[in-house]
Amino acid sequence: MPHPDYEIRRFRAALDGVGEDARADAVTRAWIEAVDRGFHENPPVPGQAERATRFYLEDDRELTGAYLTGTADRPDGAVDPEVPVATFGTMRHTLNTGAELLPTHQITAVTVRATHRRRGLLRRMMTEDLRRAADAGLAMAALTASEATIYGRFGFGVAVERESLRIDTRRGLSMLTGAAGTAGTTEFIEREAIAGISRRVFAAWHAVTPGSMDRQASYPGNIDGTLREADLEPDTAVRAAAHWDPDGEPDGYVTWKFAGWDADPTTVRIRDFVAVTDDAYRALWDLIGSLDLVDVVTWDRASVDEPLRWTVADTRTCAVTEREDSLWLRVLDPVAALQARPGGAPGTVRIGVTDDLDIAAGTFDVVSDDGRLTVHRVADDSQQDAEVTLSVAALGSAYLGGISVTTLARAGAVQGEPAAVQLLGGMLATGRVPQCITGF
Ligand SMILES: CC(=O)SCCNC(=O)CCNC(=O)[C@H](O)C(C)(C)COP(=O)(O)OP(=O)(O)OC[C@H]1O[C@@H](n2cnc3c(N)ncnc32)[C@H](O)[C@@H]1OP(=O)(O)O
Repeated sequence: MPHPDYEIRRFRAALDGVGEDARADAVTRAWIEAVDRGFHENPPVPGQAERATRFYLEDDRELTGAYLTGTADRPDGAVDPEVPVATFGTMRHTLNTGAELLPTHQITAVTVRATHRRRGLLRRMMTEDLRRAADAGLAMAALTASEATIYGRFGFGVAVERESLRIDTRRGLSMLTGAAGTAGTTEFIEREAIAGISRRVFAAWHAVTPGSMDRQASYPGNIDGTLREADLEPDTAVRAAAHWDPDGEPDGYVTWKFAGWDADPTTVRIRDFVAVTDDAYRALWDLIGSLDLVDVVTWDRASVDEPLRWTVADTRTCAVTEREDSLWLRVLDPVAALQARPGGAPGTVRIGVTDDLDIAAGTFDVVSDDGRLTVHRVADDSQQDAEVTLSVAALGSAYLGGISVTTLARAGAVQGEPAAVQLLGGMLATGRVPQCITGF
């Protein structure tokens, strides 16, 4: 059977009407329905599409849909052709590069209906979208992936990893450095106070944490349980505590949910843990370790360099149960992207960047001096005289300093004389492991 034709449409979410009575328009509603199908979610209950639409508008998301054309012979009862067979969403938030907050093109809500998969729809939407983002002057694209095998072919590399921790708190968490000595106040907070505190604390954390992506409008509601998938009722089981510095400014918070008395061992699952200061960090972990009647605490967005392990007297209480890719980066403009990040050791290296989509390819002179990089394009393709050659995906992996150039070279993802590879490695080293606690 020949493949049907598809029409790609791009649009903004929209509401019909104003105020409380406004309804998501039919096109937006159909797009949301397609995303829910793609991720095996229930169809939205009344009010949910409107809520999502308001968030999409706040984030200024662009929605892309692939629609069937020529659908006259649609079987009875088949899904309405106004529901797209593929979806793709984009928005723009900043990435902390370690030196700047870089406006970054985020890709999300990628779905292709099973009856239309492997016909090139993702490739078509992705290729067109990345070219448009580059043409719009964006230096970087980012995503978080459902599977690790999909996005490398489009030039994305894993730039930040995360760990899932299983922390044994049966005997509490005996803190080596002692939370008791930390300055400030720790107290439980009402669920209703979480959103306001989390906005302030996360903004401060984002400003100082390399690898962090700023959060979409719906985030506080996801953390505090207001945005439950099942219905419009808040999840009142979410609990939280915060830490305030000696001046009364909140500088950390943690939110969690008790897994229920049927769970064995009794478990608390952390939803969000954000601490801007080391005092807040240790005080909040001390509180988590003090929760009575709890055997195990889990958290799945820990850094791969999490200080907790070195905060507690018994490092074996913190078991890593999983290590996974967190943030994928796709360099669109190597000059602008590299100049927006810090420089490490001083040096000069000519690099050749290869790119199957021909967006970021070229040969570049990279100079690291006084903590910043200066980059000049010397050719539009990756030329022979480059001292180090790497794919745009490997450049994305090396970008935040989370995966070292020398490690990538050992893996075969970076080529060059060992001395040049070593030099570039030092120039891109940051001395701090990036962390991203934003899913999108
Ligand atoms: C950023 C996010 O939103 S992450 C969420 C991604 N979405 C999902 O996981 C939802 C379920 N999956 C899907 O909807 C689809 O299978 C998708 C979106 C992953 C793929 O869409 P398709 O239209 O089938 O992909 P398309 O036909 O364009 O394939 C493009 C290439 O990717 C490859 N590919 C597609 N899906 C996968 C996969 N799951 N694993 C490995 N390779 C894949 C194809 O083989 C093809 O390779 P090639 O062009 O190098 O030969």
